[in-house]
Order: sequence, then C-alpha cells, then structure tokens
Amino acid sequence: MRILVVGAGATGGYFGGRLMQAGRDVTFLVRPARAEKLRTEGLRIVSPFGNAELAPKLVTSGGIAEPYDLVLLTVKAYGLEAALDDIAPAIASETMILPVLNGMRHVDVIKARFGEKALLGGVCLIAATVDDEDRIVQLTPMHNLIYGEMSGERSKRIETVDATMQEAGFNAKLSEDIERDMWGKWITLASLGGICCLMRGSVGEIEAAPGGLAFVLRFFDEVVSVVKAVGKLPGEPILNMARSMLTQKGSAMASSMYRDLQKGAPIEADQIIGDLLARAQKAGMETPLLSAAYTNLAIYQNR
Ligand SMILES: NC(=O)C1=CN([C@@H]2O[C@H](COP(=O)(O)OP(=O)(O)OC[C@H]3O[C@@H](n4cnc5c(N)ncnc54)[C@H](OP(=O)(O)O)[C@@H]3O)[C@@H](O)[C@H]2O)C=CC1
Ligand SMILES: CC(C)(CO)C(=O)C(=O)O
Repeated sequence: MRILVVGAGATGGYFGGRLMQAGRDVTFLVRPARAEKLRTEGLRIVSPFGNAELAPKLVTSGGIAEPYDLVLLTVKAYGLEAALDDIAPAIASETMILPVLNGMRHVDVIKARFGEKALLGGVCLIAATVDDEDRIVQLTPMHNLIYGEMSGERSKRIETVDATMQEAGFNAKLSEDIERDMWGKWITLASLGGICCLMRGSVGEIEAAPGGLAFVLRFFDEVVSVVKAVGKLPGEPILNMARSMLTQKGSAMASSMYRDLQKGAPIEADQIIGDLLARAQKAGMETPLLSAAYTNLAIYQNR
C-alpha cells in the first residue's frame, strides 16, 4: 500500500515515521522549508517508546507524479483547504483519505472536494509536539490511531488499511463506529481545550484551584449536552473515562490547542470550539461556557 502522509508535524511525523520504521511504503508531502530541514536533519522522533532518526521519502506540492492508495492527512484545520489543493494529483477513484484532524468540520470539506467514497473516519489520540530543534516529541505514552469506514461497514479496503496499521509501532484499531468515536474525541478535546485555554493551566493545576473541579465538570456537562443534541453521543464508559481524565489530580495533561496558544502559534478555535458552539446555537441551546471559551480564543486569534 502506497501511503502519502500529508504534513510531517507532530502527528504526521509521529505516525508516518513509525509506519516508515515498520517498513511501510511511506512518502511525506511537505512544504519547501520543512523539506529542506528533513533532508538535512532527518525526521527525528523523541518518544518513550524509543527515539528514531529517519531519512523519509519526500515530495513537495506539484511533485506528485501518480496517485496513492492511502492519504494520511495530518495538517492543522487552517491549512486544510490548501492541502486539499496540493493532494489533488494523489487522489484517484480508489484512493482513501484518512484524516486525523480534530473536530468534525473537515468531514464535509473533504467530502465536498473528493466525494464521500474517498473519506475514511479517523481519530488519533496522542500528545505530541514539534520542539525548537524541529524534533517530533511524544509527550506521553498514549499513541493510538483509530480508523473506520464512515458507514461502519467492514469493507475489504478498510481491512487492508487495518493490516497496514497493525504492528507499526503504535496502537492501531479498526472501529465499527468511527463517527461516534470522532464525536467522542471532540467531547474530550472541546472540554480539554476549553478548560485549559480559559483557565491557562493543565488539568492538575485547574483541579487544584478553588472552584476548578466544579468548573471542569460544568464545562464537560455542557459539551456532552450539545453532542447529545446535535451529534452521536458515545457510551457511558467513554464519557466516564473522559471525565476522569479531565479531573485527574496532579495531571500534567493539557490540550495541543493550549500548547499552541502558549507558543503564540495559530490555533484551531473555530474547529474545536466555534463549530460546536455554532451547532448548539442552531439547535437553540444556551451554552454559556462554550461561548465564553470561544470569545476568549477569538480575542487571541484577532491579535
Ligand atoms: N499534536 C497533537 O498532540 C494532536 C493533534 N491532533 C490534531 O491533528 C491535526 C494535526 O496537528 P499537528 O500534527 O499537531 O499539527 P502540526 O502543526 O504539528 O503539523 C502539521 C503539519 O502540516 C504541515 N502542512 C500544512 N499544510 C501543508 C501542505 N499544504 N502541504 C504539506 N504539509 C503541510 C505543516 O507544515 P509546515 O512545517 O510547513 O508548517 C506542519 O508540519 C490537528 O487537527 C490537531 O488538532 C490530534 C491529536 C493530538
Ligand atoms: C486530547 C488530545 C491530547 C488527545 O489526543 C488531543 O487530541 C489534543 O490535545 O489535540
């Protein structure tokens, strides 16, 4: 299976790098500055599961000569439209696109551009970042990639994807209901992103502050009530796991949006919080905490 990994940042560099290490046929689509760094310094991964230094196959926009079987899409939401333009020559009638972007907005954007059949559902659970030396740093031992047909069907092609992802150095899982998993991830992420960015702290710091725990639980309940009304709510065990992750004493956990905010980098406020808020408003729901989080993030974005 020929795989094109679009982006060699935190998630693309990590999952693409691990696939490469496991001997899969991986090419990275990168922009010129990143290509230059990868050529001179290699793709370097720093991880609790072992560091790696790899010499990846690279292609830049305009250099895609033929279609790929699988496109692993790992750009940030604000780079999505441009990335879809760039990958057009890689997409043929049988190409599958597996996005790991957070939120749900990209689903409609990709379908509108390449058709419903091209799209697979995907969720990645990892806390990774690109450090000052351009290394991919995995911050916690979590490294899960979950995928499936949006219809839930166990198709031949998704089984082939699954066979490619298994034993590739991370936890890979074929989901029977990836759409629900994506909504579940969005619940966790909107809650984690909202609380960390509003309170400017990690889960443990917020939990330890006066009123912190009550605030987190109210925020989480509000997000869950929106998803219950407008999306696909995951089962109680998943919600319980998310609730305990968001309230864990002493936890250094924080969202990637909060890490980006601290670095002064662009953030995905519209996809992670704004889109959920818009869906809630369309359904006539009052969401004071999501609204506060979005206003707070919009001020940062408007600077
Ligand atoms: N980081 C994390 O821990 C997690 C992130 N996610 C989600 O995954 C998605 C990706 O995030 P993340 O990996 O952190 O983002 P990064 O910013 O670390 O990486 C994105 C990469 O995409 C590259 N890129 C953007 N546009 C193009 C293009 N047109 N062609 C080629 N490369 C391009 C960027 O290149 P350049 O270097 O040139 O800027 C950058 O290296 C986001 O939606 C995020 O919310 C989900 C779970 C965890
Ligand atoms: C919630 C988490 C850490 C899980 O992967 C994430 O997706 C993010 O911070 O962007």
